[in-house]
Parts: sequence; structure tokens; C-alpha cells
Amino acid sequence: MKVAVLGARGRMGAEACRAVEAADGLDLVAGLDVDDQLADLRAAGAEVVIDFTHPDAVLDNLRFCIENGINAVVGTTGFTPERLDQVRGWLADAPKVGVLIAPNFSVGAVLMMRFAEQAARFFPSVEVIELHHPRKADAPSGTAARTAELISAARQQAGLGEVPDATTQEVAGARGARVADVPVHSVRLSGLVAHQEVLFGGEDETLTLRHDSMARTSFMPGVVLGARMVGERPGLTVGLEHYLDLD
Ligand SMILES: NC(=O)C1=CN([C@@H]2O[C@H](COP(=O)(O)OP(=O)(O)OC[C@H]3O[C@@H](n4cnc5c(N)ncnc54)[C@H](O)[C@@H]3O)[C@@H](O)[C@H]2O)C=CC1
Ligand SMILES: O=C(O)C1=N[C@H](C(=O)O)C[C@H](O)C1
Repeated sequence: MKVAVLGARGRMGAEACRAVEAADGLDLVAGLDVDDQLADLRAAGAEVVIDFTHPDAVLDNLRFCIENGINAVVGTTGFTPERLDQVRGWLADAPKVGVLIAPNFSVGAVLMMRFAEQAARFFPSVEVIELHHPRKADAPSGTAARTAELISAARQQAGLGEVPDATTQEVAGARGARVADVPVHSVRLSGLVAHQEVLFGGEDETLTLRHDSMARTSFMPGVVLGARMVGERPGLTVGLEHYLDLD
């Protein structure tokens, strides 16, 4: 299968190029970055594109892929519900194309999100803390936003009200940001790669879920799986969990 990587000179793109080159049955036909032309994807005959670029660039890239019949595996963050609807609209005119958008490709992070979703209904209090390297472009992380949305949906289904909090913020941001009504805190610290804690609190007990990516190789089994499977899954899939057998 002919695979191209967008963002090939970046931290994740470079790792993805190495992973594709090492994977049986995958052939790296192009590694493009910001100075290259998307038309090079066509010239290289790419069947699958892996995108690790920037939230400002990823939609144009995806549109090009979909309009040119190229399947896409997307790790780039910044996908709001509105942006996902845009992608669905383009895919409506290209019913054979598959797109996988995964906020996190590491199996441990996917499981953390699933466990958080399962735990959510049992605890009135919840906070998400994501911790990343200081060169990360965005906050909160895509993983934290997705985790908060999953928790929020589970809380609503269970009839839980607002997260209890009597604190008045003396300084704006002291209590983090609210994503789907869940408090989310973003830490940027040299030495870190990608980490997240989900803290739940109930009567006289707490539960902490923590995931750590120690290196970007942790994302690669998920990226390779995505590249292998995306052509068999037409339409939009959000989340690697749909390619894994978690149940
Ligand atoms: N889903 C996941 O598991 C993961 C997702 N990410 C996300 O991936 C994205 C990239 O992260 P990093 O690799 O750390 O960033 P980075 O800044 O190291 O790399 C991004 C690369 O994309 C290039 N680029 C920017 N615009 C481009 C365009 N229009 N066409 C081609 N190349 C372009 C840049 O020149 C740079 O080389 C971020 O959104 C990050 O949050 C990062 C790690 C894991
Ligand atoms: O920028 C990163 O590094 C990461 N980005 C993704 C995110 O925003 O969730 C995935 C992982 O946390 C690493």
C-alpha cells in the first residue's frame, strides 16, 4: 500500500515516516512538509495519507485528499464538531474514501478515555489535567477535549448535574478551562512528551487514571494500524477505538 506523510519534517511526521518504512506491506512514497505541493501526493500515487501537521493546515489537506480519492489517517488536532461536519460534507461526494481522525493513537490513551467514560457516572467530581512538551501548538490537547466530551456525555446520561465547585477565581484561569462543563488544566513542561490524568472524586474516595507517552514511538502501532485499515472503512471514523476490539 502506497503511503505518504504530511508534516514529514515534524516530530510526529518524522516518526511516522520511520514507522511506515518499517511496516510490512506499507510503502512510503512521499514525505511532504510545508514547502511542498499537495499535487505531489497524486504524482506519487499515494493511496493513504498520514497527516501530522497543524490545526490551521489540516482541513485543506483533508479536502485535497478526499477530492482526489485518497484515504486519510489524521492525528492533527483542532477538530471541533463544526470541522467534523465539514469533513462529512466532503465525504458525501466521495463515498469510497475513508478518513480516520484520532485524537490519540496510543493504545493506552484510548483505554484511558474508555475507562474515564465508564467511571464518569459514579463520581460527582471530575477534573482533567493534560501535560505536554512546551512546543505543543494548542491547548487544551485534543485528547483532553475528547476525554471531557466523553465524560460529559456519560454524566448527562446518568443525570448528574454540574461538577461541584464553590470557588471564586481570584485570577482568571486558576480553575482551568471548561470543556463540555468539565474542568481541564493544561501544563506545558520541558522534559515531558504527552501525559494525562483524569481525577474523579466521590464520597471519601478518589480515583485517578493516568496515561504517559514516554516517546512518540508509543503512537506508531496505532498509526500503522490506521494506515492498514482506513481503506476498508469508508466515511468518517473519529477515534482509534473503532479500529480496536475493546469489548
Ligand atoms: N493523534 C495523536 O496521537 C497525536 C497527535 N499529535 C498532533 O499532531 C500535530 C503535529 O504535532 P507535532 O509533530 O508535534 O508538530 P511539529 O510542529 O513538530 O510538526 C508539524 C509539521 O507539520 C508541518 N506543516 C505545517 N503545515 C503544513 C502543511 N500545510 N503541509 C505540510 N506540512 C505542514 C510543519 O512544518 C512541521 O514540520 C499536532 O496537532 C499534535 O497535537 C501529536 C502527537 C500524537
Ligand atoms: O502535540 C502532542 O504532542 C500531542 N497531541 C495530541 C493531543 O493534542 O491530544 C496527542 C498527544 O497528547 C500528543
